[in-house]
Amino acid sequence: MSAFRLDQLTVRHLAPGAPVALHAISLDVAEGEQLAVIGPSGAGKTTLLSTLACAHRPLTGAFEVFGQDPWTLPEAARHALRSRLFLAPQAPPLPPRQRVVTAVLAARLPRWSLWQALVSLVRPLDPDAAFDALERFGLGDKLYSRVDRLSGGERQRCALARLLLSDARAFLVDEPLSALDPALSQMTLATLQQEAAARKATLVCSLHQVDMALANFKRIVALRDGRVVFDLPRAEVGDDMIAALYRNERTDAAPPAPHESPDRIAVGACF
Ligand SMILES: Nc1ncnc2c1ncn2[C@@H]1O[C@H](COP(=O)(O)OP(=O)(O)OP(=O)(O)O)[C@@H](O)[C@H]1O
Repeated sequence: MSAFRLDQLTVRHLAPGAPVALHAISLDVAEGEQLAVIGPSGAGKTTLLSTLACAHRPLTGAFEVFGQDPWTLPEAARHALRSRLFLAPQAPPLPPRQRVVTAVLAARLPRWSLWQALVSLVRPLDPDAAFDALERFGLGDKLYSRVDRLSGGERQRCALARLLLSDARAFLVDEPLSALDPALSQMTLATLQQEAAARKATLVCSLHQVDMALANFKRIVALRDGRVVFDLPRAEVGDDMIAALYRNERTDAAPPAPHESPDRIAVGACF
């Protein structure tokens, strides 16, 4: 079965006057498949990931997540479907004054009763699980740090540690390496890919580092101006195609600003 099926999907942001961000996108992503989404700034990578996470209602086209159209489901059923998806935004909305252990354990909230959730705010219910998840991203020593004392890259990995504690069947990860050095980038990507493979979860990962995408993913989807430019096995992606994809992009530009996420994502980044 497909994890995601998009047929001629068009998406526009809600802001007044916002242009169409995705134009007639067609994609079929199998359960357990891992793919990278690349493309210049503004290409639509973040919009695609949040659309897959059911955060944007498409304007036109057909969309299925695990065989169901989320936008024809009743709210409760759509919520249940979202609980199978984990969206890790570029700038994770972690509560700044919270301790890392509590922020990571928030991934368990859907499984806990209200009472357990409240208790865990004061006395974390499963600190060992949080430690193990953080350790896989090289952050075990930050277990009891405050979130606002973490560096940008540490915050990013802290948010990814949440993913390990979630029950998600699909990981939608937006530029997870943007604040990491090369060694940490490799470790972080390897951890994400190992976890996805171990639980046969789908991994869709947007990356600005084209070399990392080509070195680590078998399937590459390239976006530009909200359209799929190519969707190919990596062996078929040539240097000329990459050059054309990024042609006219300013190479001296500052790195893209992290996105504000829609409110309902910002609450937990994990439905
Ligand atoms: N909240 C928003 N409201 C209105 N328009 C938006 C919003 N977010 C993104 N856009 C627009 O949608 C288009 C696609 O943006 P998107 O953020 O998906 O691109 P991206 O490929 O992720 O870019 P980057 O690599 O810079 O993160 C752009 O034209 C952008 O200006």
